[in-house]
Order: sequence, then structure tokens, then C-alpha cells
Amino acid sequence: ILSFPRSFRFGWSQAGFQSEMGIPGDEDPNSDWWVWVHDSENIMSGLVSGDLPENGPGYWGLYRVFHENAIKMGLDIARVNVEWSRVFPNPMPEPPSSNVEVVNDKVLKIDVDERDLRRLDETSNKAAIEHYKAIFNDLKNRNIFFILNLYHWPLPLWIHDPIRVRRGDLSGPTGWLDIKTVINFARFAAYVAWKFDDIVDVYSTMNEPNVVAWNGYINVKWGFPPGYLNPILAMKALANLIQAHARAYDAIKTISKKPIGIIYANNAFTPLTDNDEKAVELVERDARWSFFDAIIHGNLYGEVREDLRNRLDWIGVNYYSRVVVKLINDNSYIIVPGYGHTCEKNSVSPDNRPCSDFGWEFYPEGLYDVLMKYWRRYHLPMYVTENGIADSADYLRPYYLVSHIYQVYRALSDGVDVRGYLHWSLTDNYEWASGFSMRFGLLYVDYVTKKQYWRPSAYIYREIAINKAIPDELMHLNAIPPVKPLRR
Ligand SMILES: OC[C@@H]1[C@@H](O)[C@H](O)[C@@H](O)c2[nH]c(CCc3ccccc3)c[n+]21
Repeated sequence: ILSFPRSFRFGWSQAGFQSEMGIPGDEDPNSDWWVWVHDSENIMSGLVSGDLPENGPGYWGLYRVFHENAIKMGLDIARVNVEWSRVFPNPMPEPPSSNVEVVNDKVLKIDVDERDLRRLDETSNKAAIEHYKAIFNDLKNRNIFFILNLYHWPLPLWIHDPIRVRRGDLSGPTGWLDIKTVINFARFAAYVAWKFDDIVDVYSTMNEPNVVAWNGYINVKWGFPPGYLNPILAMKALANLIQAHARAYDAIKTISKKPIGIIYANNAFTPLTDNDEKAVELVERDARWSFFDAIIHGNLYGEVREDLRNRLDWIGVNYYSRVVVKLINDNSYIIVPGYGHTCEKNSVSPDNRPCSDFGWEFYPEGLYDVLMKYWRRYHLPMYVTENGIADSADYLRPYYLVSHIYQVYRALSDGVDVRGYLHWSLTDNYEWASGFSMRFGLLYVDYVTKKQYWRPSAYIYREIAINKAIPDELMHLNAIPPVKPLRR
């Protein structure tokens, strides 16, 4: 039996836009993502699936059902976010100009004082806040440890009009391209802390800022708003997301003593051959270290930014698969297709690894690699805040679960301060541009009746969570699933 510390927690993560809607009347139509997935051009072009979030699993109205199933599963930690567009569907009032210090495109300081908080309180959606309090108190009443994340991708429409930006029209609200969004995010963060701090155990400012910038302006085929192919703007958005995190960190600190982290999308990077080791260093720098060196060391792509330094208490590691890289000359690399996130759906990789419904390669040892490298470089506490697989048949998930949790066990044994494993996700939910076709749930959702059913993996996860251990009877699942192609 492989035992975890008694303090280690097993739980799940979920996001507002993907899980809240489903019961008529619980819609939040005031966000860029809402407009984006309802846009007829995006649907007709196939950029988005045409599935709609208002047909989702209905967490807003059914949160007790979610939480009851989580308790039955022995889970004791959850990561959930508030939706900015629910809390502020209408424009936030301007901050007092004396509270803000901006030099060119640098947002150096935002002082969110009592006066500003009270003005924000006049325009916020009180019903939404009371309902979030009911949801979060239900978690606390069941002794579920609560990571409150402040941003998981949708922006209020008054901040971002994705339909105008996607054609390069920057005359309207441009989301993360605008430093006003940096200022307003910090005020939103302080306001949420002001309202919810007594219920929160740990804060995260954002989920995967790297994906927001890269899928919005570079990997536009992923179907993320604004879908405007412009690498210069991608870097501008990323720099604004970095300073938004730092200003939100400072703003929350004036209100709360709780730890504040950030949740990041991670791949493990492996070389195609032994001659490609240098490519791994290069891509790790570009894809991971440059971001964290900014908010830990105050090094923003080589520029010294004291106002960004030392703004992180913990790291949320999201991990699904790897990326294989190949050196093309001493200072540049390419991503090799057919491995990691770039496999064909339900295929087998050249390394004979099965790939999920989403085409993501089964590569559990990458999670150990990522945890070890973060620990060696920054020595900060971590949670695995997302790990899961799109596997509607639940063929691979039993192996995926045990194999990845085993890699967390390895990291713990090697002294890494990792404090929890949060599976993505408790239930099937709305997978962004892919809609309902990708099922990541331990629990199957019938989207007509909203009933939740236990996949076999849910029972496996329950065994691990209630024992805080991997029992010997499950160790056979710590393996690469057999990939016997179906005989015709
Ligand atoms: O795709 C599964 C989940 C999403 O449902 C979560 O909202 C998001 O946080 C999340 N991130 C990743 C890994 C990075 C990624 C994001 C989007 C598309 C492809 C890979 C996987 N997931």
C-alpha cells in the first residue's frame, strides 16, 4: 500500500462557465465566451461545436448534488471560481485616479481602498454574490477545503468584445490587450476577497493565463476568443495577465492573510532523440520559466520589474500530457506532432501510448518531471490543480488516475511539498469550443435529465481518497493501458 500524508487532500476542480449553467434561468449571457460560442459565424465555420453552455450540468442550481457525490467519493478539497461577468455584469465605476499608478504600459500600483470597495458594492450583482456564498458555504459545511480561483477565462462583455477583435477592430473593449483590464481585475480580486475571505482557505488569481494568451492570439484553431492570429498581441496579453496577477496579489493581501497562488497549464517536455536535450531547456524557458521568473524573480523577459517580484505563495500545476520537441538549430526547436497533445483522437502514439478522445497521449511520468522541476527551481508549495482525461467510455481513466496519482506519490517521496491532487473533473462539463463531446467526468452526466452516474473510475478514486493511499489491489492500474486495437 502506498500511503499519502494524512494532511494530503484528494478532490476536484471545476470552472463556472463549464459547469454552472444547465437549469433554465441560471444562464450568464454577459461574457465574451457566451457571445463567442453562440456566434453563428463561429458555429458555421466549425470553430466552435455549436453546443451551448446553458445545456450544461447545472451546478448553479444543483451544487448540493455535486457536493453530495464528492462527499460519497471521500473528497475533501475543491477548486471553484467566481464568474467576473456574474459579479459585475455592468461596467465597474472608474477608480479614483489617485489610487492608480501607471507608467506607459506598466501598471505599477493599484490601491483598492474602502472607498473604492464601497463604490464597487453599489454596482455589483448582489443576488449572484449571495448565491456564490450559499454554494461556498455548502462546501465549508461539508468540511471540503476550498481553493477560490478568481478567473477561469470568460471576461464581462463590457471588458472584451471578441467579435470585434477577431477581425482586428481594436476600437472597442479589447480584454487583456487593455491595461484598464489589469486595473479592473485587481479591483475585482479585492472585492471578491472583501466579500468571501471568511469562507476561503486558499486563493488562486487565475487559471492558465498562458492558455488565454496563446489560444486567443496564436493557436487560434482551438476556437478561443478572440481568435485573432497576432503573436505580438499574444505577448501583450500575456504581459498584461502577468501584471494583473501581481496587482491582484497585492490587492488581496490588503484584505486577506490567506495564501495566494496561480494555476498554470503545464506540459512535460521530452526530446525526440538524445541530441534534442537542448530543445527541452529552450521550450521549458519559453513555456514555463519565463512566466514564473516574472512573478517570482521580477524578471519580465529580461526587464527588471521590482513590482512583479515575490508575488506568489503557491503554484497550481495543471498537467495532462507531454510535448515532444526537436532541435532545428542551436537556438530553436519545433514541436513534433503525433505525441502529447498533438495525437489523433483515440490513436496510439509512436511510443505505443494510447491517446484520449481528445488526442492527448497517456504520459504519467511527465507529472513527476513537472513537479520536481518546479520544486527544484522555486521551492514553493504546490497543488496538482488539474489532471484528467477525455474518456467517455472510461477505458483509460482507471489507469490514468492511478498512474498519475502514483507520480504524485513519487514526488512526495522525493521531498516535494505537494499538498493535494484535484482531478479534472468531478462531472462531465462544457469543454469550451469542443462543447459536450469531450467527457472528462468521474461522473457521467445525462444532459437531458441532469442526472449524474458513477463511472468505474469514480469507485477507484473513492478507494484512494478514503484511504489517502493507493491500495495494493489497485497497483496493477499503475501501468500503460493495453492498447489492443479492436478486432473488426
Ligand atoms: O481540457 C480540459 C481542461 C479544461 O476543461 C479546463 O477548463 C482548462 O483549465 C484545461 N487546461 C488544460 C490543459 C491546457 C489546454 C487548455 C486548452 C486546450 C488544450 C490544452 C486542460 N483543461
